[in-house]
Amino acid sequence: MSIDFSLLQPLGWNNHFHRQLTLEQLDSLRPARVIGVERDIFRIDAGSGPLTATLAGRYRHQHTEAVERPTIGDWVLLAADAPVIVACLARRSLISRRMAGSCEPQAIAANIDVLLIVSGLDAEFNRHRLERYLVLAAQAQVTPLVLLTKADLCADPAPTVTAVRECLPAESAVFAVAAPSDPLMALLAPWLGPGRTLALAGSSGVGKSTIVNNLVGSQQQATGTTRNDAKGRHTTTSRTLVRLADGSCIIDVPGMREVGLAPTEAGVERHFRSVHELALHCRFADCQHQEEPGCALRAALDRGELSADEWAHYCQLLAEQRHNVSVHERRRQERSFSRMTREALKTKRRKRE
Ligand SMILES: Nc1nc2c(ncn2[C@@H]2O[C@H](COP(=O)(O)OP(=O)(O)OP(=O)(O)O)[C@@H](O)[C@H]2O)c(=O)[nH]1
Ligand SMILES: [Zn+2]
Repeated sequence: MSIDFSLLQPLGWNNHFHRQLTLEQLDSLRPARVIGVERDIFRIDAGSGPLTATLAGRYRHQHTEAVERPTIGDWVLLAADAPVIVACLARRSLISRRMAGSCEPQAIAANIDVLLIVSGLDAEFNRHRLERYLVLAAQAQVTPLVLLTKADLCADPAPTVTAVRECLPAESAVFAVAAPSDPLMALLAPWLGPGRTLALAGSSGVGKSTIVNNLVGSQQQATGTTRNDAKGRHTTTSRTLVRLADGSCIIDVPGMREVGLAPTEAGVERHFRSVHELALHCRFADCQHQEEPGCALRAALDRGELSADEWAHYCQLLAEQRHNVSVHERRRQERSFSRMTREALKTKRRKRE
């Protein structure tokens, strides 16, 4: 079987994935990108348009953690003779968060280049929420961009734009736009291009589907009328990957009610890099930066070199991530212990028989 890789490149296929294929796999399996997920049903594209696929029972059995299951944007391998996913290729990047109601990591979108964080100028700017999204982007090591929608409904977007810019890393940018009408394709051109993938994230009703429609130039995604309370109606119910005319891919993630941080400290450390570097000088490695002796952050606060706001945000997000890491680690150990016990019992039984 020969694979036409020129059909896969516009979907984001590149050397990172190519290098992972063995000769045997090249001969017998077909790569495809996951372009939609609805529970256990996967929409995939192997270069010739959308298909529906399921996950092989063996894969399901071997990969029990939610984050190991294919997510939107993943590159998977299909069996030669049926639309069955038998493997998922190592990801270039992964946007993940803590699953609601647990400390398990949940994959949101894979193999992303840019996280487009969307926030509406019709609601009060929530710096804390933005910082959470920025931590998700830092964790995945993807460039964050902020689109402030509904500029047409806001008398003066400038103060919010300034407040957002203060939180952003240098390579990032913020724009205030009227999502239905502004020329977004031209605005985002520096971050778009063949094989690049952008994921949209933001609360329900902020205008993510409107942005996708604007970029696609058609009504591909249904948009709902927002409730008066600016809370949104969760019109988008599943995640979809849409291909743009210029060769980029864009993923619309349904509005997140909760942006829980995934169980790893890397995101907070990367996003608050300068604060983190200061914290490396604290006397205790597990310093909470509150009342401990020898705390470098408290000292910087006293000297006026660190703002109280930044210190508070850093401490809160770090404490949350450390908590998630420890709960997740405990669960993992419990699971591996019970697996070991089960295996031991099985072996004993087999011996007896
Ligand atoms: N005036 C104005 N309305 C907008 C703008 N952006 C979005 N809207 C409107 O806001 C409503 C919600 O927009 P959607 O694009 O459906 O929001 P969403 O973020 O996709 O929402 P979910 O699918 O629930 O996640 C729609 O009625 C849009 O027309 C904007 O910049 N200006
Ligand atoms: Zn400290």
